[in-house]
Amino acid sequence: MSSTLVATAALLGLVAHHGVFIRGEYHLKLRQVVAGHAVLAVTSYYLLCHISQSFIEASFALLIGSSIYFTTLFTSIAIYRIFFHPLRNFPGPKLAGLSKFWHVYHALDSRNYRLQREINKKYGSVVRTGPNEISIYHPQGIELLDGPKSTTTKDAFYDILRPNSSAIFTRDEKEHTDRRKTWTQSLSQRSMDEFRPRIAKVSLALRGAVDKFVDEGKPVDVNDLMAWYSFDVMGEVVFGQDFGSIKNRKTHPAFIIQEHALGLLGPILDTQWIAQMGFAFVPFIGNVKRWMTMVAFCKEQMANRFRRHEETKTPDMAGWFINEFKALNGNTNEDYLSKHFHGTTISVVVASDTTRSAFIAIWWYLCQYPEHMHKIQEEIENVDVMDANALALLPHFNAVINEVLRIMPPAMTGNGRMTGPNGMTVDGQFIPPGTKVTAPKYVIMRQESAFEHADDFIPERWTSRPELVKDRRAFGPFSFGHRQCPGKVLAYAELRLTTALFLKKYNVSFAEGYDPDTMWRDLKDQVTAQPGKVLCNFTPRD
Ligand code: HEM
Repeated sequence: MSSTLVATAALLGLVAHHGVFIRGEYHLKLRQVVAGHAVLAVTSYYLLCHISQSFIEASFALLIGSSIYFTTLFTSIAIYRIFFHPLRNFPGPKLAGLSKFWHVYHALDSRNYRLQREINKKYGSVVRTGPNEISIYHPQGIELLDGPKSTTTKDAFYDILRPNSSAIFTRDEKEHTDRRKTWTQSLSQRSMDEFRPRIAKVSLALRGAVDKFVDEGKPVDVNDLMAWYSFDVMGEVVFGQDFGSIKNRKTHPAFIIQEHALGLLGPILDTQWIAQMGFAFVPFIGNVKRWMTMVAFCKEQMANRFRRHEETKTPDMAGWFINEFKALNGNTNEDYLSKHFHGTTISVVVASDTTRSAFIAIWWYLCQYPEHMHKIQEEIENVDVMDANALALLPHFNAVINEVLRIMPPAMTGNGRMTGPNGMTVDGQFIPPGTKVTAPKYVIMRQESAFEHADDFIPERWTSRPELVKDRRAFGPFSFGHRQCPGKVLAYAELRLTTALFLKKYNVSFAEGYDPDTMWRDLKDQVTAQPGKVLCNFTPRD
């Protein structure tokens, strides 16, 4: 019996690898995979009971058989990945090619941006960072993945909202193109004309909150301040609703939950199946639970907005999606509602965090290099800061914002893609079809081959010193092409208006005793950048 058992178990292990797991994706079928193995175990045990002398012998045989099955399965996978995989000849950490656990382990501290940079320095511009994953650190990388000529599709990460989805989280390119129209309209120039005065109202309220800190003689925790702002702007623009963070001078509980929920993704941003394991099997613990709570909060907001749709007069983004939904006569089933509307809300709520991270970095750089603050103050001296067009034309101001977005992009890594049927060539190297590819923005935007003194903050590279930009294609904080951030105009409007409004009235400096390294030391990469604490003093200008 023993040799038959060993041979059968080993054969099953090989069949599972070569017949099943090597083909396609399984991150959304984890329950089925576990159930399939459970059925296999029960059936085997039943058969073993028939041919064994006792239950103990059958149980022992099952244990041995399972061990052989899993050992064969994993050995077969390992041998394939090391010796036969189409990516086997790419440079990269050997263990990364063997298992994605290598990456997860090294990104446990949510510093994937730092890890990616080290990998780039050690292995070059096209590196194998996972069994079926190539990371591209070439200046052309972001454009290759998302630019007009790209034939890539989105990778497994975009299944994160399943069973919910949205126009932007769908991996179906046609659906993405069709459904992105509503997004573009909801953030169009006309919509922006509606939103701007309302954003200004939030910005003014924020400055009022800072006035109070100044009156009380207290330093300002910029991370909290910008959390209030970005969440309230998101409420205003998306749901036409005041979430009251600024009014209450208190971070909204949903924002805090969101921060923790995103913390879940720091180490596993590029390893979707681990997140899906959490959702499938332990939705009640820690950050997995918080993720579920965040999703529930977003759904609730959308449902509330849906109920008050008829009496809502002020336009907001949700209104566009509800109108789209209502125009779908006959196609308004639960599944559709969930797919396109709940997922949409979640995307926007998360998107609001990007602006927050950009703001925190802007304040940090203005404190660190006050000469740029003074230069901006000179530029805005005779400008109406409520005039968005005028602000958009100020050269040094916009150069500072762009330099911040380059050196600390709010979307630092992630945004993975799959190569199309013809693969892709980068830096003379062919990447085969069906390969996961990433182009980490943090690393690409710090390439010396694209930006001279890439690690230095030099806003003049965007104005009077263009020779410091050697390859403009590397600047893609909002990505490119049909996947470019549709919130770009809104984000710039917020960044310009609020920064200008504050610098008109205040000088900003680091609070006494604050260690400026804190922001960088504690910076985390969790879908969006999460900078460490920044404490500032706002001092009224003479
Ligand atoms: C400084 C602020 C921001 C930065 C740097 C930024 C950056 C990005 C990047 C890099 C992407 C591509 C992500 C991917 O491929 O998965 C993206 C997509 C997106 N962003 Fe932003 N974003 C910002 C603000 C916003 C805001 C304020 C909104 C909305 C209110 C927004 C809405 C979106 C949406 C809907 C997408 C998905 C586009 C698509 O897949 O078609 N973003 N953003």
